[in-house]
Amino acid sequence: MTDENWAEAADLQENLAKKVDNISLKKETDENYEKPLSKEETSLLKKMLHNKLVQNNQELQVQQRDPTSPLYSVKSFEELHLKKELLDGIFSMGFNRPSKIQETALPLLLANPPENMIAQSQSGTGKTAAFVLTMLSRCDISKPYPQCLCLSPTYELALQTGKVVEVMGKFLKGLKVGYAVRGNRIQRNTSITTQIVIGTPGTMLDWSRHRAFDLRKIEVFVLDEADVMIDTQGFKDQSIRIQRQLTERCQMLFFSATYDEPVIKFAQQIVRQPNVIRLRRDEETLDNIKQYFVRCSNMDQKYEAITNLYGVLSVGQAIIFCHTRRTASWLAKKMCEDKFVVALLSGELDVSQRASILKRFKEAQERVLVTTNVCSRGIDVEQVTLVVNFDLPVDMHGRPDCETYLHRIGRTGRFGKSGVAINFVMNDRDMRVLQDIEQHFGIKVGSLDTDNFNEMEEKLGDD
Ligand SMILES: Nc1ncnc2c1ncn2[C@@H]1O[C@H](COP(=O)(O)OP(=O)(O)OP(=O)(O)O)[C@@H](O)[C@H]1O
Repeated sequence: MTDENWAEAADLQENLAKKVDNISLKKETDENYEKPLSKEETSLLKKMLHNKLVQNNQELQVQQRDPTSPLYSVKSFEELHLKKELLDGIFSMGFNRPSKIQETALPLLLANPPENMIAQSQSGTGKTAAFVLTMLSRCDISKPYPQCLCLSPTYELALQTGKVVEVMGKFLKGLKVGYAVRGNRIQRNTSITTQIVIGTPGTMLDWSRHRAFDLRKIEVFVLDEADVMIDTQGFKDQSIRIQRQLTERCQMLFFSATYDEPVIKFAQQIVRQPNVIRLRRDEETLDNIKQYFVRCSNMDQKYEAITNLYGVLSVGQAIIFCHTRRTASWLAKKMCEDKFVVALLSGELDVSQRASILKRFKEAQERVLVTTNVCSRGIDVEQVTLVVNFDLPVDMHGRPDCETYLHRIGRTGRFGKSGVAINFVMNDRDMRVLQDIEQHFGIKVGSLDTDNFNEMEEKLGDD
């Protein structure tokens, strides 16, 4: 963009900001405050977000020139020797330069003969594009059968990744993507004709058992969120059962933002001669996500803190994580009764309901999503500026779950944007969990008083 364009965008943004301020002022003085936004308001909000993104784009260019940033790269996409159709796809998505993981992984992933990889990179740094570009580069569109498989831990993430494949590959004539996810059962003797299949392990295994495709013809096998896929009972059996039937020729790619030691050791046992890209522990957290904790003595105080935070949220969206479905539905119900506009997404809903709730949230029709760990990994909504751990992430034994913490807070601060993560601490046990998390990542999480609006504005506002 030229300087003139930037100036024009800045003016536009300022005008829209004024208009949005007017809307919120009107709403605050109106007795119907907290009614869902009208169509006109939603469209204005979207435009605002668009303009905020234009501004972010300028900041992004600065970050991509900073060698200490995970978004830094010396190379351009043109230098990565991608097919022209794929370059067109990437540029049509608004990507200008690769991130560090894309720049490091892609030359290795696209080399011949194909090599295996176990890769780690911070949340929101573009791992999806790295493995999607590998799948798109390796499949032969003229062949009407699956050649690339990608396994994801949740239905939502499988759909999201499939969408990236469709958009990034839209200039590859004849490309088709199949979704092996709950609800997409197939009949015996059905042959899948898509070159790429994305799915969750159970349904993918089901499809392969029905001989819907031939695992021996798979050229690229991707395990997204690989650590949880090989460390969670159920997922582990299913993923490994699929992986074992692949040929020696098949390229294997494991990607995640987190791997603890035993998991990476196990991954290295099952992937033959992998290239390993790892982060140091102190590199795993992102500087662009500010982290705080709020002391609450009971559930009522937690609720009050949420309502105070809701008021401070300006443009942007929030995700609130609860430990159980029960707490999530209690919280969403209570907020709705108090006329807050929130959406609830938890595992008990059927998959079509889940898909439509997430779609609405991605379209900014709701600004707050109350959920459980089902949305902790991979979900990419760039406007999310706030993540709240209503309950801190702990495993089934009540021990701190540091990996889940990192994935949850990584729902904000996507690709260099700024974000805030707030942790509710209700008792000494919670405090110990938070201290363990701080120690694990070598970070300091500061306190925040949600009754003090000035402090909140100061700490949570834009820099
Ligand atoms: N080179 C790029 N330039 C600009 N934006 C990019 C680039 N690569 C990826 N993005 C965008 O960054 C966002 C985050 O990317 P992505 O979802 O792949 O991150 P991730 O590393 O897989 O995160 P997570 O660990 O949470 O799964 C997406 O909205 C994506 O479109």
